[in-house]
Amino acid sequence: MVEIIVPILTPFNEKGEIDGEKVKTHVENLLKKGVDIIFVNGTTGVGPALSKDEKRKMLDYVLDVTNKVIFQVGSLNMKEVLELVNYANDRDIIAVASYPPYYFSIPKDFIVKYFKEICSVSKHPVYLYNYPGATGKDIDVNLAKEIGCIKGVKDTNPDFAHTIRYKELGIKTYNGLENLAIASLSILDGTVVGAGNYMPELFSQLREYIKAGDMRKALDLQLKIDEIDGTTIPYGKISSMYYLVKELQGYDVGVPRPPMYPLEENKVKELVEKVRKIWNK
Ligand SMILES: O=C(O)C(=O)C[C@H](O)[C@H](O)CO
Repeated sequence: MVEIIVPILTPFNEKGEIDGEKVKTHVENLLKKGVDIIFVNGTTGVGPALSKDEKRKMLDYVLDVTNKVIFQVGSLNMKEVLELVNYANDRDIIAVASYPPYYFSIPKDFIVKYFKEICSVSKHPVYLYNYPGATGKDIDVNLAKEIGCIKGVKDTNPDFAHTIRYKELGIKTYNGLENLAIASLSILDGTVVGAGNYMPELFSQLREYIKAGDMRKALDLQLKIDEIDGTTIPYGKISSMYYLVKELQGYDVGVPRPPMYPLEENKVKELVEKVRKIWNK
């Protein structure tokens, strides 16, 4: 079956520490609502802003509930990357994943070396997290072929034709954009959606409509998802999710951690009212 993957948000308390119980409650609910795999330390989980220790903690909190986990290990510190890969080697997960070294301008053969080094240490399959918009690097199908050991890819990319081409490698292929969920669930191995943190049931329902061949209903639901997802942008997508989980899923997932700042009360009220209006349509 095509998979719904949620890059889980990271629940912080007021002191900026990860709240493990809130992680577990959130994972339990997501699985109940039809989510298949939890992507740990992704963009929505503010992976690049987590310490090595926090990345490990997030993995263990999620593993307390499920082993349907893809563990993102990317970092600009190679020693840390390999320590995280080794940490995962002793645990039962689906795969490790990594975005490429970002910020710095580096030649392609450095990117090949980076992933080959991860593959040489990992006992689990290694997935590519390709997010050109955030990392400034595009590891397309040709470069993935050159790396040679990539067993799956999450391509957060508005260019769906770019994503489809990874299927030439016969690997698990997902697109990471909410507004392409209908295409990802119809053609790829599944979808990776940050908005699945606060509206997992809409993505499960979308998959059901597609499975039933009811594409009119699927399209209408995709447009509703787009409208809700788009509403969060001016407030900060990631920060918004903490309040929308509470509003739409009914439990507390803590607060965002700066520089993903918490929202002012009036902004939360405004956001929730706007989303509720679309949700109740
Ligand atoms: O948060 C992540 O790691 C994702 O892959 C999700 C996408 O990048 C995010 O939903 C894009 O809006």
